[in-house]
Amino acid sequence: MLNHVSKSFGKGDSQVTALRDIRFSVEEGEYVAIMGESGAGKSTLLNIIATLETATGGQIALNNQDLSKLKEKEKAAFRRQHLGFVFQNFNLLDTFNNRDNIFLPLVLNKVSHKEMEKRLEPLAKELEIEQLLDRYPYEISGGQKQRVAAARALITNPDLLLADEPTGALDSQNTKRLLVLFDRVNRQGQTILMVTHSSQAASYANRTLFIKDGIIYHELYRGDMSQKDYAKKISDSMTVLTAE
Ligand SMILES: Nc1ncnc2c1ncn2[C@@H]1O[C@H](COP(=O)(O)OP(=O)(O)OP(=O)(O)O)[C@@H](O)[C@H]1O
Repeated sequence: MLNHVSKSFGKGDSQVTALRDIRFSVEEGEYVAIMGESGAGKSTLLNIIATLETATGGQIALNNQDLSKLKEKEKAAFRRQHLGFVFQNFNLLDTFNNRDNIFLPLVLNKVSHKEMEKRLEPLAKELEIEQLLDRYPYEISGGQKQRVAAARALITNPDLLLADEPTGALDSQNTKRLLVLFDRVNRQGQTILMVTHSSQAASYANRTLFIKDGIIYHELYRGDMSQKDYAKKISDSMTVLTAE
């Protein structure tokens, strides 16, 4: 839940206001996409929810916990325990094999090795990465890397999966595959908030928020629209948004 959230960078004449008076809630089990032109404030918004940046004003709460009140150390623990991240550039560590990359958040949460293996098995099957676990990130393709990154994000059973342009570096086939995967985990109850430039990606979500100049300018629910119609509506809204 975000209430009147604002964010400025810098001071005086060089001050940039990235977000102003942002208000919205994501319900448990929802899949929400955030769209907007470059510089609109999408990544800033995601980073604030991720506790990686601090808002200049307003309140942000996850599960009724006020994130702005957390100290630095508590923020790191909060991220590990409640959030999963998928980034455009995968952010896998080349010095660890894929299995250990996926286990990393659990190691930090001091989960037993047996429990890690138990959680990995169904996830690796679902993501079709079973054959890749002993390889290193530099030995696999971009699409495979993103599926490993998704496993790393999901293995902690996060309350919220945050994805920043997760398909930005993928070809159309791997994009589709990742979106189908996100759709499936959402149907299984995973809450997702995804920043994207792609109407096709956003059309998988239940709701799309459009950001312009740091404010939520428009919102579209999918309802019972077909995915194709919804993608068209999102793309039309983006055209209007960029023209105004
Ligand atoms: N650390 C920072 N210091 C100063 N200004 C910043 C900083 N981070 C972002 N901004 C500014 O805040 C505004 C919003 O940036 P943000 O990265 O959130 O946009 P975005 O919508 O994610 O863009 P893109 O789609 O290009 O990634 C921009 O004007 C940007 O220049």
